[in-house]
Amino acid sequence: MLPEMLAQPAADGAWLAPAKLNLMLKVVGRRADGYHLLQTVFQFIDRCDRLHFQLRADGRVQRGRGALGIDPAQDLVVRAALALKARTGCDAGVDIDVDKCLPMGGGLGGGSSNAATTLLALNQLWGLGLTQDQLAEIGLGLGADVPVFVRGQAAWAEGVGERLTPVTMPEPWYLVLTPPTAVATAAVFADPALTRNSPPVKMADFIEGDEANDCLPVVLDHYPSVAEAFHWLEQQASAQGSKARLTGTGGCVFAAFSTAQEAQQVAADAPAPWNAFVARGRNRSPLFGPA
Ligand SMILES: C[C@@](CO)(OP(=O)(O)O)[C@H](O)COP(=O)(O)OP(=O)(O)OC[C@H]1O[C@@H](n2ccc(N)nc2=O)[C@H](O)[C@@H]1O
Ligand SMILES: Nc1ncnc2c1ncn2[C@@H]1O[C@H](COP(=O)(O)OP(=O)(O)O)[C@@H](O)[C@H]1O
Repeated sequence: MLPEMLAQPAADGAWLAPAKLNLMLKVVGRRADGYHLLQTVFQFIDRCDRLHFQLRADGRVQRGRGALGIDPAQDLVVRAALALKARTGCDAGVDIDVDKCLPMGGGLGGGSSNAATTLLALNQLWGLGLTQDQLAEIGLGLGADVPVFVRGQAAWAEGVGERLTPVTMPEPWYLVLTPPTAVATAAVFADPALTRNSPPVKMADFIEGDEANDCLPVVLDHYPSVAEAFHWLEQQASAQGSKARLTGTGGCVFAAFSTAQEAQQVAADAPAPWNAFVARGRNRSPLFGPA
């Protein structure tokens, strides 16, 4: 068991909420409540939303700046803060501003990451003294991807993403392409064509090159703009010995490169409707300070 790491604000006082990539994703079964059992590998990238917390004396939780189109009451940062208050009976308050950089509904886990950063930051700022295990459990109630962001270590994940084994992997440069379409996670998991019985694999199979994402065929079928971006990247990446992959249920697609320059070259050629960015893979979440 690795020792617990401490989340910390950046030099300018902002608390980072990084994105994740699913480097592979198998759907290996379904729970009685309809949720799907997965096997996946999570790695962070150094592309982040930035959160600001200002304590209030009146016990209220309010969101100021935030993601366009997200009602403050529904924002995962507010829900995370309220979940902490409900769990601990704490009567402290906070104003939260979210400077959004990560695309939403792209499979980069920004909402889950915002929730995890809020749990970790307020645990310290409100002096609650909860353990990482307790925060991960509260986080799981907000979203399946929250626990990995709470723990801050790249991981092999099973269950719905809550059974986590930390892993150390190469940290390549990723080119991430965001097609102009949000993918509805629920619709992908509800699709009759989704393969739900992949034979379970081991981390060793992933290391040996099994990087498949079972959601890919369904997403390519229903989202033409994701298909176009994926096929374009497939061509560009294969010319450099890399492969295109889908993160989570998409619609972001990505490819790994050994240098920033290679990734940036492909990004520079990306057609206009797609937002392309280059970020470094990280086994330790940038929220926990420099590697
Ligand atoms: C697939 C993954 C892989 O990292 O990532 P994303 O592509 O969303 O980032 C996650 O497991 C996404 O988890 P989470 O973020 O909690 O999913 P939600 O958007 O809350 O899920 C929406 C709906 O999808 C279905 N769902 C989700 C996860 C899962 N393991 N099985 C499911 O069947 C459920 O119907 C759920 O109500
Ligand atoms: N602070 C937030 N940031 C992003 N999304 C949020 C936030 N609060 C609530 N959401 C909701 O969570 C959904 C999933 O967002 P996100 O985690 O960014 O994408 P994904 O699950 O595809 O990786 C969004 O479509 C949005 O409705």
